[in-house]
Amino acid sequence: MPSETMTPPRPAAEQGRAPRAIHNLIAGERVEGIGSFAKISPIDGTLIAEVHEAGAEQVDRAVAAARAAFDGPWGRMTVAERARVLRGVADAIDRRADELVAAEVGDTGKPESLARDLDVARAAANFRSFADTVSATGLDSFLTELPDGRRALNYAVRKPLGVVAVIVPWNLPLLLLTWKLAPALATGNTVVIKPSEETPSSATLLAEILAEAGVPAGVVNVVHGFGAGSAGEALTTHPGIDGVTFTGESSTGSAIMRAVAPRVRPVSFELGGKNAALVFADADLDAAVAGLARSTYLNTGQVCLCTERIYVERSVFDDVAAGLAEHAGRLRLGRPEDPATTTGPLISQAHRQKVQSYFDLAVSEGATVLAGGGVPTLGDGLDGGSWIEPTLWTGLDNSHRTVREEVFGPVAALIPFDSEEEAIRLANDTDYGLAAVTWTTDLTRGHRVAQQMRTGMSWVNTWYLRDLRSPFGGVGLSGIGREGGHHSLEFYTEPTNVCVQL
Ligand SMILES: NC(=O)c1ccc[n+]([C@@H]2O[C@H](COP(=O)([O-])OP(=O)(O)OC[C@H]3O[C@@H](n4cnc5c(N)ncnc54)[C@H](O)[C@@H]3O)[C@@H](O)[C@H]2O)c1
Ligand SMILES: O=C/C=C/C=C(\O)C(=O)O
Repeated sequence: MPSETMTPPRPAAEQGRAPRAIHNLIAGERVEGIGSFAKISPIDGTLIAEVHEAGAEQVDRAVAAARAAFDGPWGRMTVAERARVLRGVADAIDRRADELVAAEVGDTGKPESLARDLDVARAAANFRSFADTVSATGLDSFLTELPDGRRALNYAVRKPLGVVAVIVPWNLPLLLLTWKLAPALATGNTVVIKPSEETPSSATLLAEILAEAGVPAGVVNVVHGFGAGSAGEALTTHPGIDGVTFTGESSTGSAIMRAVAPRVRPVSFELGGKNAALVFADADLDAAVAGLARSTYLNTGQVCLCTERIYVERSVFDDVAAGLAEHAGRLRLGRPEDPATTTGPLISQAHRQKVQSYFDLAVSEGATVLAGGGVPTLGDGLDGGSWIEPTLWTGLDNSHRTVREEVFGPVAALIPFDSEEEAIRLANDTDYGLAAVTWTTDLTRGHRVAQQMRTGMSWVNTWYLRDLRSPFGGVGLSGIGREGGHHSLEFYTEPTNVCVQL
C-alpha cells in the first residue's frame, strides 16, 4: 500500500468516473474476495480499479475447480483437440486485441503501440507457437537390442503435471502469462493464475476470452492478491498444486522454493537480471547505439532482458556515450495514446521510489550522470503518475552496488574495457545470468564472445530477437529451467518410460 511519502491516489469522484471492480474468476464464475485493494494508474495517479483480493478460501476453491476440470473432459482431450482450442484462443485474442491493449495500457501506462506490437501480438503468437509445438513433438522411443540377444521397445509417454500455479509479474503481463498458459494448456494441465497486484486487468479479460474460445470452466482460474501472506503464498503452499511456474524477482523465487519444498513440487523460474552489453571498436557504432538505446530503455527499462551494464572498448567509449546520451534525451515521455510517446511511466510510485534510490546511490558511488537522473515535470495532469527520466551513468565499475544490483528502470552504467578477455570477465562478473548482447562486425569474435557469456541467452548485433522454439531462461539468480518450444513441454509434463520385451 502507498506510504505516507507518496502522492495519495486521486479519489474517483474527482476523476469523474467510478473505479472498475475486478473479481476473481473461479470455475467460470466471478467471485468476490476477502477484501479489495486499489489499482492506481501509473499515468496520473488516479484510482482506476478496486480489485477483489482472494483469501485462502478462494484459492482453495480455485485449486478444487482446476482439479475437477483436470479430472473432466479437458484431461481426456486429444493433442489435436487441444491444439485446435489453442488456435481458437489466438484468433479470439486477435479479435479482441483493442480491449487487451486498453487493459494493458490502463494498468501499466506503456505506449499503446508497444502494448499492441509486443504484449498483445505475442499473446496470440504464444498460443499459435505451442499449438504447433505440441502437435509436432513426438515421443522418445528406442528399439533396444541387448548383447544376450534380448530385444525390447522403450518409449516414453508424457502426461500433464495436473494443476499448475502460474504466478506472473507486472512488466509484460499478458505476454508472460500466455508464455506460460499456452504450453500448460497445450499439454493438458489446468491452472490457477495469480497475476501481479499491479496488473490485474489483462489476465481477467483473457479468462473471459478463453471461455469464449471454448476452454471449459475451471480449466483456467484467476485469483488476485499479493504474494507473502496473500493469494500468492496461499497458492504455492496449497497441497493441491502439482507444480509452480513463476516469473518475477529472484528473492521471490527463493521464497517460492521454500514454499514448495515440503512437497517437493517442480518449479520453473524466470527471475531477475543484470544484463551486460559489450561494444567492440569494430562495431557498427550507429547500429550499436540504436540497439543499446532499445535494450536499455524499452518499456521504461522494465524488461528482464534490459541492458543495465554497457562495457565499451575504450577507443570508442566517448562516441558511444555521447550517442546514447543523445538517444536518452530524445525519448518522449507522455500519454499512451499519443503516437509521439516513446516511453511510459514506471509501474508504481513504490517502484519509482526504488529506482530513485538507485539514482541517489549511483551519485553517492561517484557516478557522472550523462542523461536524466531525476523526476520530470510533465504537466498535462501527469505529475501524479510514476514518471522518471531515462538515465545514463559513467564513472562506475563492477565494485559498485548500482552495477551489481538489478534496478529494473530506464538506466545503464557505461564502463570502458581494453581487451576482449577483460570484457568477458567484466560481463560474467555477476550473480545473475539471463541475457547478454555483443556488438562487433567480426562475427568470428561475435560467436566466440557470445558463447562465453555465462547467461541463458546471448545476442550478437541485435537484442530481443525471438524464436519461440529456442530455450529462454537464465542461470544463477536469473532462474531455473527454460521456456520455449519443447523446453516448455518438458516442464508441464512428466514422462513414463514403458519397456516392452519383444
Ligand atoms: N526472467 C524473466 O523472464 C523475467 C520476466 C519479467 C520480469 N522478471 C523479473 O521480475 C521482477 C519484476 O516483477 P515483479 O516486481 O512483479 O516481481 P515480484 O517477484 O515482486 O512479483 C512477481 C509475482 O509474484 C507474486 N509474489 C510475490 N511474492 C510472492 C510469494 N512470496 N509467494 C507467491 N507469489 C509471490 C507477486 O504478487 C507477483 O504476482 C524483476 O526482478 C524482473 O527482472 C523476470
Ligand atoms: O521481462 C522479461 C521478458 C521476458 C520475455 C519473454 O519471456 C519472451 O519474450 O518470451
